[in-house]
This record gives sequence, structure tokens and C-alpha cells, in this order.
Amino acid sequence: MGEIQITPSILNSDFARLGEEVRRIPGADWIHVDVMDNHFVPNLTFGPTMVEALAKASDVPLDAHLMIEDADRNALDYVDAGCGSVTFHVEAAKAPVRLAREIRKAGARASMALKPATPIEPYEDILAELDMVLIMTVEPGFGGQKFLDLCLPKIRRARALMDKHGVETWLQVDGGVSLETIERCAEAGADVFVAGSAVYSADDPDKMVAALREKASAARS
Ligand SMILES: O=C(CO)[C@H](O)[C@H](O)COP(=O)(O)O
Ligand SMILES: [Fe+2]
Repeated sequence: MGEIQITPSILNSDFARLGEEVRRIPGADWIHVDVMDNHFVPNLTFGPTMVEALAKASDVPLDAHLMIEDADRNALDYVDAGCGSVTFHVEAAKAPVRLAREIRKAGARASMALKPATPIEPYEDILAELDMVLIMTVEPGFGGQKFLDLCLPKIRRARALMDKHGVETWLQVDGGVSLETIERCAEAGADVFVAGSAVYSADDPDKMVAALREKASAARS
């Protein structure tokens, strides 16, 4: 299992002041950027041009979460935009192995996301192709939703498969992660934690990043 990493999502930050918003969280390991196309999910956010501007606005690397239908054709635009990690949804990718290899070859970490009803088991044999697996703990599309406890067994099963294969693939959770829910995710085996509304609704977002890190670390020991 990798080190605990906290990855705030800017989905619930002030989009009119995005540059300032990302500079409020210098203690974050990554900045999670939710790209939505209004087809894969019923919401629309931003594309590669805005992501490129954001990458220049912060020293913290960007972790792009692509909730877009044509992932095979568009994912590399986000590597070119300056993201250090690019996550595509397996439900949207026609050729996940080829896509992961292309992302790595282009110079970013390759990651694959699963919606709550998508099982991990069919992907056991491709874990070594991936730098990270993202297990969604809400239905993708919106920030501020309630954490789905029904996803915890899948986090445990994903961790067991990673241990079985001896891969160094990170295990990220995304959706409803807060001071109330992060311990459950860490106990189940997650090591990378996305938190959107929990961080940006806090008076001091960077202090919340530290508090989340402490809770997740305590749950491990
Ligand atoms: O991918 C996402 C939604 O599809 C977001 O990253 C996620 O929901 C973060 O926001 P919150 O912590 O408020 O749930
Ligand atoms: Fe996300």
C-alpha cells in the first residue's frame, strides 16, 4: 500500500476564481480536476484549455478525472495540458489497455475509474498496466453527494487483488469523502483520497487537507 495522499477536488470551489482556489491548498498532494462532458454524466465542467491554464496556476500536480464518453480519443489532450495523472472510466474506454499504455508513453500516470456498479474482478489481469485505480463512492456527475457504504467491499477486494499480484498500483476513492468517512476508506485499503466539498466548505481548506491526512493515517495504524 502506498503513502496516504490527499487530493482535493475543485468541483465545489469558486469557478470564477480557480487560480486563487488552487493556491489555497498548498498541502495537497494532487489537485483533482473533474472533467465532465454532459454525455457520460449529466453535468458539464471544463476542457483541456482550462485545465492547461490551471496547471500553470499551481505548483501542485493535476490529477484529471475524465467523465467523458470518448475517452480513447480525448484522454491524451489532458496529458498535453500538463496533468501528471489521467483517469479514464472503464465504462467509457473501448480499449483500456491501449489507452493506459498511451497515457504512460505520453508521460503521465495512467489510471482507470469504476462506477459504483462496475466490478473490479474483470480487470484483475490489467492491474499492472495501471498506476492507479479509482473506485467511485458516489455515482459520478456531482459534488456534495452522500458516500455510498456499499462500495467498501469493492475497495477491500481491489486491495486484495493488488496484493495478490504484487503491483504498486495506487487505490483512489472519490465521492463523499470527509472526516466522517475517510477512516472507513483507509481501513478498506485505499491510499489516495479525493475530497471536494469537505475541503472547499471548510474555513481553512489547507487545514482540512491536513486533518483528512491525519484521520486516514490513524486508521491505518
Ligand atoms: O468525481 C466527482 C463527482 O463525479 C468528484 O470528484 C467528487 O464528487 C468530489 O466531490 P465530493 O467530495 O463533494 O463528493
Ligand atoms: Fe472526481
